[in-house]
Amino acid sequence: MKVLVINCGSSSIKYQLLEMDNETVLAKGLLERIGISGSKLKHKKGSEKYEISKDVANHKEGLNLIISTLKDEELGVIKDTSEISAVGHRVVHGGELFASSVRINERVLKEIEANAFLAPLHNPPNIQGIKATIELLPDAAQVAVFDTAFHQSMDPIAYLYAIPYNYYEKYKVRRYGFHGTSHRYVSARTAALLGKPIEELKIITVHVGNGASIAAVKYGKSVDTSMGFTPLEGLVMGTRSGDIDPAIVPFLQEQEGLSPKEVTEILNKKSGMLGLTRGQYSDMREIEDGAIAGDSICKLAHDIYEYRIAKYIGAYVAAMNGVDAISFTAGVGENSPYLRKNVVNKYLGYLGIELDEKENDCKACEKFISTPDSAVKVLIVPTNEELVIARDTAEIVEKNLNELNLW
Ligand SMILES: Nc1ncnc2c1ncn2[C@@H]1O[C@H](COP(=O)(O)OP(=O)(O)O)[C@@H](O)[C@H]1O
Ligand SMILES: CC(=O)OP(=O)(O)O
Ligand SMILES: [Mg+2]
Repeated sequence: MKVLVINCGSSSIKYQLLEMDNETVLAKGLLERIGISGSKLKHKKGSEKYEISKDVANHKEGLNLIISTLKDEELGVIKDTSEISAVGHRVVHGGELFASSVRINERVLKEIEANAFLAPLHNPPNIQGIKATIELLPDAAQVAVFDTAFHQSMDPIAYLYAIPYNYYEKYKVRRYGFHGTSHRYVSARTAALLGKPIEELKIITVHVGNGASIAAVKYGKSVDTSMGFTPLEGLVMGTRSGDIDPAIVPFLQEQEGLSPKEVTEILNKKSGMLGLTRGQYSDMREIEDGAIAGDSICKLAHDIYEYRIAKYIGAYVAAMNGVDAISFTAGVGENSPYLRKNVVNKYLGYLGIELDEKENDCKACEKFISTPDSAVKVLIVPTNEELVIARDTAEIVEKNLNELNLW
C-alpha cells in the first residue's frame, strides 16, 4: 500500500510517499519558505536529489507542485495518482475530542475547522492541505494524525491552568501540548538507542524547529509539555513569544489600541526570534551566523532562546524526579551543534552531563553526543513524524477503522 504523508508546518510542507509493505520511502521532500520570497522545493527520489526554485504563495499552491512532481516523468515515482491508496495528514489541534488518529469525513473536517481558532498558524494550512488533497486525490482514504494526541496522557496537575475552573468546563481551556507525533517517535527511538524499555526511562525530548516544544516523557507517557492551550506557550520560537506574563496582553491592547486578534497576531507572527532581532530574522541559521560573527542583537536573541530551553529542562527534571536522557530534534535541534553545545555546556553540567564536542559536530545524525561517562545521556534523534503518520494511516485503512471506532 502506498501512503502519502503531508505535514504542513507553519512555513513548510514536508511530504513522503511510502510503500508500507516494507516501510520504504519512495520519494520525499521539503518545500521551504512558503509565503516568504525564495521558496524552494527539495525533492528526493531514491538517492537522486532535485531542487526546484519557484515562489509558492500558500500551502495549496505548494501541494499542487508536490503532487505534480510525484507524477513527473523524470522526477516522479508514480504514473498515476490512483496508485496512492491513502493520505495521512498531520493536523495540529485535535482538542480533547481526538486522542488518536482518525479517518477524515465531513464531520471530522468540521471538528478540525472548529479547532482552527486555537491554532491559527497551523490548523488553517492543515485544512487547506486536506481540502486540496481531497480535490487532487478523490479516491484515496484521508486520515488525520493529531499533534495533541500523544499528550492526552497528561495528568490534570500538568494540564489544568490555575484560572476559574468553569473555563475548563465551559471552553475546555487547558494545556493540550503539540508536536506529539514527534515527541512520541523521538522518545521511542531514544529508548531503542539506549537499549532499554521505554517503560523504565525518564526522557526529555527537545523539539526545536520553527515551532518549538519540550516534553517530559516518563515511562513512555507524556507527563508534561511546554506548549499549552495553543502552540504559543513555552519556548521562544521563530515568530512566537512563548511564555510571557499574561498581563502584557491587556496592557498592550490598552497602550497601543489593539484588538485581541491583533495582539494574538503580534504574539504569533511578530514575536520570538523575529521580535527580539527587531524584525530582522526568524530563521535560526541567519541568527546563528549573526551571533557567531559578533552581532550583539543576534547574540542576545540566541542567548535568550538557549536560556528558555535550559529552564524547561530543569523544570522537567523536577517534574519527573530525574532524567535518563535528553534528545534534541527538529530543524534547529538536529542541525545546530552551536545550539546544543551552548545549552548543554552553559546550563546542564550540574546533572553530570558531559558533551562530546566531536560527536556533537554533526547535522541530522542519529547518535549519542554525550561522553560514555556522562551521567545523563544526550542524543540527536532526527524526528520522523512522517513515518508515524504513515503507520497510523495504514493501520486505520487496513483495519477499516472509521472515526466512530476511535472517538
Ligand atoms: N543548519 C541549521 N542550523 C540552525 N538552524 C537550522 C539549520 N537548518 C535548519 N534550521 C532551522 O530549523 C527551523 C525549521 O525547522 P523545522 O522543524 O523544519 O520547522 P517547522 O516544521 O516548524 O516549519 C528554521 O528556523 C531553520 O532556520
Ligand atoms: C505545533 C507547531 O508549532 O508546529 P510547527 O513546528 O510545524 O510550527
Ligand atoms: Mg515542525
